[in-house]
Amino acid sequence: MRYISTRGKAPVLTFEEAMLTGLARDGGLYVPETIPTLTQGQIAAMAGQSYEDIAFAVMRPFIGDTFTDAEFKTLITKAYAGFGHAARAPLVQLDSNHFLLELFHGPTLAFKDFAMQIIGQMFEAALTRSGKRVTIVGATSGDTGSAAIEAFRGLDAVDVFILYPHNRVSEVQRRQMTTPTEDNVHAIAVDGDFDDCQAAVKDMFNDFAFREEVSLAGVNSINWGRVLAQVVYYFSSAVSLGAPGRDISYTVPTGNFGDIFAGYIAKQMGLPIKDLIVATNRNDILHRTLETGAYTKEGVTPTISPSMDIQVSSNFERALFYAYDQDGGTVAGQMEDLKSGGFTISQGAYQALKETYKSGRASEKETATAIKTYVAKHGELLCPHSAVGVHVAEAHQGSTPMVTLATAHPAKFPAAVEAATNIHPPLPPRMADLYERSERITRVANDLSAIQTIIRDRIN
Ligand SMILES: Cc1ncc(COP(=O)(O)O)c(C=O)c1O
Ligand SMILES: N[C@@H](CCOP(=O)(O)O)C(=O)O
Repeated sequence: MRYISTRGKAPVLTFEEAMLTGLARDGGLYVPETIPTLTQGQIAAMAGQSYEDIAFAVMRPFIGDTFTDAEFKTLITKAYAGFGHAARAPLVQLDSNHFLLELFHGPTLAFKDFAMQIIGQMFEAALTRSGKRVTIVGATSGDTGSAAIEAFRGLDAVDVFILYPHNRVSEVQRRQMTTPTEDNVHAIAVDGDFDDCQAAVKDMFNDFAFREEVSLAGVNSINWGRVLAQVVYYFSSAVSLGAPGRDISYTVPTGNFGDIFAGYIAKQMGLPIKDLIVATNRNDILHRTLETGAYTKEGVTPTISPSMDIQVSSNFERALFYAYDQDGGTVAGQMEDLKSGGFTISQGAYQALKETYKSGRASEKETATAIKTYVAKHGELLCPHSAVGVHVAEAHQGSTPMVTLATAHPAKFPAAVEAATNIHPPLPPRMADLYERSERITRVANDLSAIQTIIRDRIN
């Protein structure tokens, strides 16, 4: 299995190289040269299997000879052992045809744990074997950062720096990042928004001298391994609802487009997914793009679903790459235009995107109403991101079973949940003292060289 860049000009890599490399050297994102498919029989055989067994069956074709089967199975077992639910990703029935896929039973209570826990295992195994050290720099609107810090804290071969937008993540998210005591993890509050943090990370990858100097690696969904691990729960949920014997649709609260893109990969692998629905909050660039064919940046507006407060949606580049029939030159051109505000997708590619993705948006009021309604009607207390999802899903429901991804635990966003319902969602007992733990916060201007200086100082 070889990995190619969405911009067509970077070296072709193995899975291990792509995983440890992060951003491609031409600024693009790595994707597999071909997407492996599973037969109907292989998919049917997943019914009743453990999450770990399904993870092995889905991910194995992508990893080449990076790990032996036995090694990979061990890494998967370790990755999901700390999850607080035996099913790992349980499905809850909301009404006759609408299901909620609870992805918040991992150690940091968000869907990011599904990928970050296995990435942590794979990095550790690969770096132990090679004896190398890396510096991971990541951008977060709250959940990637806490999941990365949890997955990598205390590892000898890795330093982790997480850039988050100052005052634009929830207090629980911030504390999850600033309270771990291990000195290989560093949370850095940037005076800017998530897009500024993500741009800084990509600029560091494009600064080749810095990239070599610190052995830069990435665990945002830039990293193919992140997307890959998220493909698994599409399979586990679909087979438990009768796939491959029937179609399933998914609504996915979306920001950086990694989670929904994982659904696209599942579909390409042979899973019978009918609709893939992008659900956005009022930072609705993806919804507008799918409605108009023009990707036009506006400022980021803070919302009660802060992890989706994103305008430059990293993995949309991967979606474009497939919509343009893997024409890296055209993708590179569109990404260049994005620097000056936006781009218009050609008719053919736009049609391809419209055939693949549907979309919808929830206002702040609609989000709060969904939180209130779903606890009253269905007994399910939703986080604001998942509430965006169910609101949008309702508008797209038909005869095909609909699964909405519940991407975070409500206790990560207590203020928004309490304002909507008067219910205070408690943290699980193992985190009950989160508010008493002392924080380590470094604050920095939105300035690339200032951020690079902090990283250099801390690793030397
Ligand atoms: C809770 C939550 N929901 C949804 C999203 C959006 O996911 P993606 O960025 O993969 O589109 C995020 C951030 O990634 C998140 O943290
Ligand atoms: N919402 C994310 C933003 C980063 O997304 P990623 O999937 O590219 O890591 C977050 O919570 O940090």
